[in-house]
Amino acid sequence: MECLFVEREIKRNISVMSTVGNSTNIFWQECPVGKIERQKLLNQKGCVVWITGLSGSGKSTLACSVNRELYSRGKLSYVLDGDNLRHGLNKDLSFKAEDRTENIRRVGEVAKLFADAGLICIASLISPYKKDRDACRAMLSDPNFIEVYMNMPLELCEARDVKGLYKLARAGKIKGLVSKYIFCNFYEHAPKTFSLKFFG
Ligand SMILES: Nc1ncnc2c1ncn2[C@@H]1O[C@H](COP(=O)(O)OS(=O)(=O)O)[C@@H](OP(=O)(O)O)[C@H]1O
Ligand SMILES: Nc1ncnc2c1ncn2[C@@H]1O[C@H](COP(=O)(O)OP(=O)(O)O)[C@@H](O)[C@H]1O
Repeated sequence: MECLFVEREIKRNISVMSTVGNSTNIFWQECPVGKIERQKLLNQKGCVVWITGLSGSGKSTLACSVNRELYSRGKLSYVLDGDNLRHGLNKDLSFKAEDRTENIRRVGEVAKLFADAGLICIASLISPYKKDRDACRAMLSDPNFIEVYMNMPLELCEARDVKGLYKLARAGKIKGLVSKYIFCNFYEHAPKTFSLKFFG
């Protein structure tokens, strides 16, 4: 009896068949407990806070502060930090433009799942390219994607140089950290695009 019920539920939920990417015969599975039910359970709304900015601009610090503050208010959040994700999920990626794009795409997908789970997901990545951040925004509905730009001058980030990365970049030992293209992407779009600008 129980098996019949499960079988019927499965048939009812396998409603949409599609061809996605390189895979065929992919079905979207619906579950009876959805985002609305999870949000009710947690008494909060799932969303993504996306923090972008130069290395050393204070992204991780802000992400952790918001995380702690939300925790103290009884709200469940989770930080997806670029550095940490490159130890696992994204350890196969470099810092060339295509790999950064793939990095952001993957984190966008993960963030979307966290938001769907009902959590406040705080993503903290350099994410220098507007087109990549826009692609993440497009994965969620607009009010659920809050973009925060750490509006810090390069000189200040470089003076901090906690990890010694700017020193390595200036010595030509690492590439892409202080590229002109990255700054153009930030500064061209900074005034009009971001939900919030942070002057740390
Ligand atoms: N070009 C280059 N070479 C070597 N190391 C670098 C480079 N760019 C970034 N980093 C370090 O990687 C951390 C995570 O970067 P992200 O994944 O956020 O970068 S990106 O969004 O893909 O552009 C990043 O973390 P933060 O310093 O916290 O920003 C740096 O520690
Ligand atoms: N608002 C702030 N004022 C002063 N120092 C800060 C501020 N935010 C971060 N820092 C310091 O700047 C350094 C880099 O911060 P971090 O959060 O690691 O930057 P990012 O994640 O962008 O690389 C750290 O030493 C941190 O303590």
